[in-house]
Amino acid sequence: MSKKNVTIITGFLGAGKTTLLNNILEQGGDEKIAVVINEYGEVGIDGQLVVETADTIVELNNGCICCTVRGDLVAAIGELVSSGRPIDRLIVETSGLADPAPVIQSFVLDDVLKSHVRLDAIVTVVDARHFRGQVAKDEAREQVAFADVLLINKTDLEDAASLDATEREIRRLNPLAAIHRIRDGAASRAAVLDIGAFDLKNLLAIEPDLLGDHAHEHADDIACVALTIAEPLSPDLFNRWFARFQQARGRDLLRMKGVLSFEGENRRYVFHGVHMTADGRPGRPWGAGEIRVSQIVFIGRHLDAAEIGDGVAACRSLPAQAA
Ligand SMILES: Nc1nc2c(ncn2[C@@H]2O[C@H](COP(=O)(O)OP(=O)(O)OP(=O)(O)O)[C@@H](O)[C@H]2O)c(=O)[nH]1
Repeated sequence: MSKKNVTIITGFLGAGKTTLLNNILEQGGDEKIAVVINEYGEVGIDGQLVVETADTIVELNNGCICCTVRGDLVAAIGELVSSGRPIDRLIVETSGLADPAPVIQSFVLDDVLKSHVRLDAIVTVVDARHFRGQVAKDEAREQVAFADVLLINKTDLEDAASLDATEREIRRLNPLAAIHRIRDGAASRAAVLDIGAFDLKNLLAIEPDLLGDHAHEHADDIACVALTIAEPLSPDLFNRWFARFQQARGRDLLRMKGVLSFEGENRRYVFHGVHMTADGRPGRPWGAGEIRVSQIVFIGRHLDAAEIGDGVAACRSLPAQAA
């Protein structure tokens, strides 16, 4: 049985991993691609945002694949490849806070994974706007250091001098990887798939301890607040609350994302934010009989779960307000 190629997409919170993944899936033609998505918060948002061309989507939430759900990653891939399902390749999207080393380690050390899949490349998405502010974080540096391919995304948000400075910074951390500048995750398949770039020898030169015992500690000042709200939200109330909240807390907010059920709206509303940048747009329609709930995740420092919970709860479109 031939081994399936696995591509790991990593990159810091909000860099554009899911946007890249969707681009690759849309260029996929008839290929059967299985996707494993890991998110930090216990509410999975990305699974709803991945285009429907993925053959199989496995979501690993409630922890990071580099530590708490690492066993789940091995089990999920083992199950995918032994299920008899026709799968041509696998793509793993890590959480934005993942340390790539333990994830790579699973592919190198686990017997089942080793016999069924071949790690093709680590593709790291870099946020052109925020990377130089993120580089103090161990995870952001390691994601760049371990990359075989580095994609500087969001090039529309920065000028040439700033992009050059970011490129110099990532080149310092990783002298070998191919670097491409992209916008909206639009990398060609040839730049990221089947490049046979994964080279354990190079990685061992960067991190000799790669195959050693790894217990990854996430910076403990970063926390996640995940909310699920059953009642529809008022778009006006939510937008006003969110603008105030972001204004007040933007510096501490690393990432927000949500799939919202707005009053009177037949489509999901998808919103994203990284620090002070945010955008939102209508997404897929709700299916007939589908339970409409809003799910929102906030990741940042010093987050007050009660403040956020109360703030969002006050945006519910309750019957008295809906009139
Ligand atoms: N301006 C601009 N925005 C972008 C670009 N690429 C992605 N975005 C936006 O950035 C936000 C985050 O993109 P995602 O693809 O969800 O990022 P991610 O890395 O998967 O996020 P996490 O999984 O939460 O870490 C979304 O609002 C995207 O629409 C780009 O090239 N330019």
